Amino acid sequence: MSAVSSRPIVLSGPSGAGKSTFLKRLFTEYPDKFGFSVSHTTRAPRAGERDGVEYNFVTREEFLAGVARGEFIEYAEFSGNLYGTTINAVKTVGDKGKICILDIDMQGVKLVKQTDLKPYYISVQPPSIAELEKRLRSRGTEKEEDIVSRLAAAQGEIDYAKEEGTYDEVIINDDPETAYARFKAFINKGKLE
Ligand SMILES: Nc1ncnc2c1ncn2[C@@H]1O[C@H](COP(=O)(O)OP(=O)(O)OP(=O)(O)O)[C@@H](O)[C@H]1O
Repeated sequence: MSAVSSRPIVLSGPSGAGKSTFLKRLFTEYPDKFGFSVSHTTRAPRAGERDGVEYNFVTREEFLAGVARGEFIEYAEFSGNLYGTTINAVKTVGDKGKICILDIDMQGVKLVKQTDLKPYYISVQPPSIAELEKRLRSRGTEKEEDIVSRLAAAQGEIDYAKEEGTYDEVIINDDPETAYARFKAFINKGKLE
């Protein structure tokens, strides 16, 4: 990683806490400052998809060899294809002068903590489980069973964020403007260091 690279930002917290809402605003406000890493996948490229741009397209053997070498921060299988994020893909964003944002769950956070990426860790938390349930339902993007499993996972994410030293900043997403302002203030502070 070059000396000018900026530290990545890990954004975590229960599903429905408001991470995507924050990121959408941030990317709109600062289109050139932040970036997402390019994931690896074993699925075939679709028409128009370029290797290294939309995804890094690799064979299953290559993917699993990378996993065995400890190169992946996280990976998962969907519909028979593997998808994942490598440590190098995150470093590449930094090498291009952008701050890489990782939107990952607590399992991913624990894995990142074992790497040399040294990101800032931010957790977005709902004001309460009841409010989280309300938001997940009103978002209307998940089936009932998915809402139930997200709420079940939420308690673990909430408890993990309460552990000493897990996150550099924990933001309770109560009033959206206040919460987003805190999110931005933390990122700005980080950039000055
Ligand atoms: N402060 C807030 N007050 C009320 N509603 C909010 C607030 N912040 C976000 N929401 C709403 O809550 C819902 C969940 O937010 P969002 O999709 O950003 O969550 P998320 O953490 O990105 O979830 P996932 O990890 O599942 O992608 C959305 O419908 C969003 O508009």
